[in-house]
Amino acid sequence: MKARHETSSWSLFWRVIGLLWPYKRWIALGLFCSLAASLSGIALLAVSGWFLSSMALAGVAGATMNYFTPSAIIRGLALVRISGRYAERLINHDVTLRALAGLRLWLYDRLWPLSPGQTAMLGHSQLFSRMRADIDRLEHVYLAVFMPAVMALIGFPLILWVTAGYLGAAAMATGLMALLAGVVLPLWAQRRSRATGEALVSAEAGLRQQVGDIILGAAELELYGQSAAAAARVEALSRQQEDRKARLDSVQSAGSGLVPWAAATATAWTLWLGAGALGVGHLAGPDVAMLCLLAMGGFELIGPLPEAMSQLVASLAAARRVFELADQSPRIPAASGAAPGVPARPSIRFEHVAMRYGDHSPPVLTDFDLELPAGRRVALLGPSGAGKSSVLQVLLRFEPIQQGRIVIDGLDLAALDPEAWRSRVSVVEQRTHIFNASLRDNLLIARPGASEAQLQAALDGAQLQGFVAGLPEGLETWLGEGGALISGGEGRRVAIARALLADRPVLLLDEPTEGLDPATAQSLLGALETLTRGRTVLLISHQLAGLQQLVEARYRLERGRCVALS
Ligand SMILES: Nc1ncnc2c1ncn2[C@@H]1O[C@H](COP(=O)(O)OP(=O)(O)OP(=O)(O)O)[C@@H](O)[C@H]1O
Repeated sequence: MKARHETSSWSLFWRVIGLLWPYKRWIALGLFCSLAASLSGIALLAVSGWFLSSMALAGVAGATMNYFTPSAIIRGLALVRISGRYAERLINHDVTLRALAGLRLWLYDRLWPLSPGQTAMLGHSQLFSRMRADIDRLEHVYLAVFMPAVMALIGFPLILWVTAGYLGAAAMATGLMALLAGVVLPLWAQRRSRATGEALVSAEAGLRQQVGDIILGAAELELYGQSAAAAARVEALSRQQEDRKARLDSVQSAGSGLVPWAAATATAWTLWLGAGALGVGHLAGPDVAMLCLLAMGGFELIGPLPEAMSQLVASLAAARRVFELADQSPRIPAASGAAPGVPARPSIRFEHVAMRYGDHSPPVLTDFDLELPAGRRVALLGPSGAGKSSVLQVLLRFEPIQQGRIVIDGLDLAALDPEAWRSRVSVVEQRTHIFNASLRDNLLIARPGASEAQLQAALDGAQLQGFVAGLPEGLETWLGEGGALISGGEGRRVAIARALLADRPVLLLDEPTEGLDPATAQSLLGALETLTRGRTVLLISHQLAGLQQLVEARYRLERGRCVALS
């Protein structure tokens, strides 16, 4: 079980790295600059140590030495270190920002083909949290894990190689301490922090979801006197999060705190071994100083590894959540190959359609037959939960059917491209989304290039002219989040105006007057009459009350079947 978890963590890690592959050239350049900056810094320390002790010894002995070459090397190394660090910051941050933007687009591309039902199962704040916070966390896989690990893997063996050229035992001692600080300690830190890191990421998402939900339902909570209880729940969750973070920090600091100790031990060990080699004339004094500083400086490459390991845990937990979302397969696959064109004025026929939402859910439609001739207006009635909205879902190809077929002018709907089909259909629902934008922008989503005359005609048809005339800024008036600044009836008219603008041959009306008072519902009839004229219309509702004149045929949905009403 443990081994499987390990394997899946590695495959997650490589999958994230794989997503960064398009930026490989920049990553290689960033890596080169980082290595150049770090190695020149370490070399600067070692050469300076060698130079200073050589100068001191030469001074004591009254000898002369060539100090031009070492000081030129020191100046060169300092220059490489400064410019390398600058270039490294610039490149790595640029790559990270580009990669994060690319990852968001990649995830969006995968979410796009999912049906609204699939994404609704997750909830908006979950989706938002995965899109934003989890993707942000993936930056650590590159900056805090991949980079330090590769730098240590390339840079440290180089240091050991140079050390071994002078004194093999010192290279062994330094390597041993690096193994302890760079591998054993990080693995220990990873083991200690895995459960906490994973819990932290999923609890953070849960907290965001709770807060989002509470903000949306603030009015209800206040009404039922539950605001204080909700705030207390959030506070308890935040405190839990703080505890987890503190636990993670203590493991991290235990891991990182031991790196200086390992560096000091490696330096002291090298000094002791070097002193022995000096005693037998195997090494010169300045070489011993250089090797000690080389050992000490080399741990600059080992230092970030314990932190990298604990970052890896949280980052992989975030990656798991992102891939879980990205790997969902659409319930309705896109059309393969060349799909036949969608007829301009289609008729629709449901033939023995059976549908359920999941293998273990009860059937919603069983042997459902319904004929919608082109240009005819039909009502489908039924009590709440009968499956009326599900008929629209399968007709829009947001949900698959398990048996039967839906025929569009002789063509099986399953063979048509879902997007091409949807571009022929308008939907007016009781809960049409009004964007937090101006009235004009809210209308233009139905036809982005609409002319002023087309907009005015749609407003006329939806009987919105009087309302717009009374608005302080006319079409430019802001409608607020979810249409907070307009009434339910006005929102419904905006939906009708959108459908008029889109001017599509098929129209689906989902309880267009539900929730409105009888006078407002009655006043919408004229607009609906204009909208439905000449189109193939399916109206679903609990009851027709007041809408009889809109339709030419009526059916009832009973136990998943369609029954004609006289
Ligand atoms: N996304 C979904 N996943 C699982 N079950 C669902 C889903 N949507 C609807 N259902 C179930 O399918 C059945 C039919 O629901 P549907 O919304 O189609 O009924 P309806 O007649 O439109 O009801 P209402 O008039 O109240 O909107 C219900 O039992 C409902 O719980």
